[in-house]
Amino acid sequence: MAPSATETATIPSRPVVTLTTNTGPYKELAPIGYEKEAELEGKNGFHAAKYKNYLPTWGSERYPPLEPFQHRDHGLDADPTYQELLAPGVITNDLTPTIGTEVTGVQLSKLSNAGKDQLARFVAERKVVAFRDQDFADLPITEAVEFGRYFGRLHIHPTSGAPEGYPEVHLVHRGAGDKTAEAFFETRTSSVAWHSDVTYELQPPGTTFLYILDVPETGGDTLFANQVEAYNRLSPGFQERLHGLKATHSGIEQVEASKGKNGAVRREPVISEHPVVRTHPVTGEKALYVNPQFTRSIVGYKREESEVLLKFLYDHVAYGADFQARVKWAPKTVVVWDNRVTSHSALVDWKSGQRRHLARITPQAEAPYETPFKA
Ligand SMILES: O=C(O)CCC(=O)C(=O)O
Ligand SMILES: [Fe+2]
Repeated sequence: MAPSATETATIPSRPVVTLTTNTGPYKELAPIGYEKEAELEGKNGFHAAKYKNYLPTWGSERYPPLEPFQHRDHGLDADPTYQELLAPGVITNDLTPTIGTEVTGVQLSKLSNAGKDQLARFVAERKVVAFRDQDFADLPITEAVEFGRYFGRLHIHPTSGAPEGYPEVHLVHRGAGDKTAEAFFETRTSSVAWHSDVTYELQPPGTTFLYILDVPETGGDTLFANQVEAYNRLSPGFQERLHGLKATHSGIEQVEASKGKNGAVRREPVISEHPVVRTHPVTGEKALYVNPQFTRSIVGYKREESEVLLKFLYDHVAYGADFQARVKWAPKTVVVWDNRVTSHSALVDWKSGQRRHLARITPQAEAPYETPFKA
């Protein structure tokens, strides 16, 4: 599994600020916490977190099972000409034909509700959108959380770190000087770990927000794959074979990995069954909905049948560089993706020891469903 503090099943779930160098000031940070960061600023090239309010904590709160809720996607109410989101002066730059757009000139935090509806729809169409020059990270965390809540009930992650008092914010943090990637690459060839987020939930996320707090000078990009295009590339016969199939998605391994590291377990893990192909409620597009992090088996198939089919689908997405986009982070970037129709992977490719720190706000959406098959 990837060595990053993402939500993959076996990632370290304790603060990676427990730095592993044996000399220098980094060691002093482990495992006391973050209060020494300011003191160490500038020593041995150490840079304290730019957004200390977003450093990860692992409280001991426990939450009951998630209850089903009604989700009506705001993209359904959107003006399809994007009068507010893409007002005159806003610049868009498509990263690839089918997935990914970079946008400058609109301030997400200032959008009216109508603008937010347009955002939901635009992201569903473009699959992932990088908004530059945003003030999101500088807002009080409460305001960022309230912004996200418009799009759906906010997911509280079962295991990941969160800013103190904001369990709805999922943090990705690789501390300055962190060396755990070196150990990872002793036994693994690549950090790529394709997944859609928390697909084991009965109602997994839809419009999802990830924003950068500290970023290495080069590296630590995020890969995205268009799962609609991945579906469309399949032959009608194969698409028809997938129609009606369901797969199990498990949150158990993620929780077990967290327990193994003395990490947080906020909620008992669940296993859900979802259609292998899901329909997007706004665009009507069909997307492949399996991923190697959380999908376990095809319901009703024998083990070998299930494994061979899932391996084909995972490889198909992973090899599909012609329906993938790579997002480069820059300070003040907010990336928004539609988790129903994309998968993504963090990349751990930088060797500079620079901190990488991001926050995710994760509105849940409808339970996945599939509409009738049409050749
Ligand atoms: O760190 C990244 O680039 C992505 C992490 C991730 O998978 C997530 O936040 O859902
Ligand atoms: Fe993720």
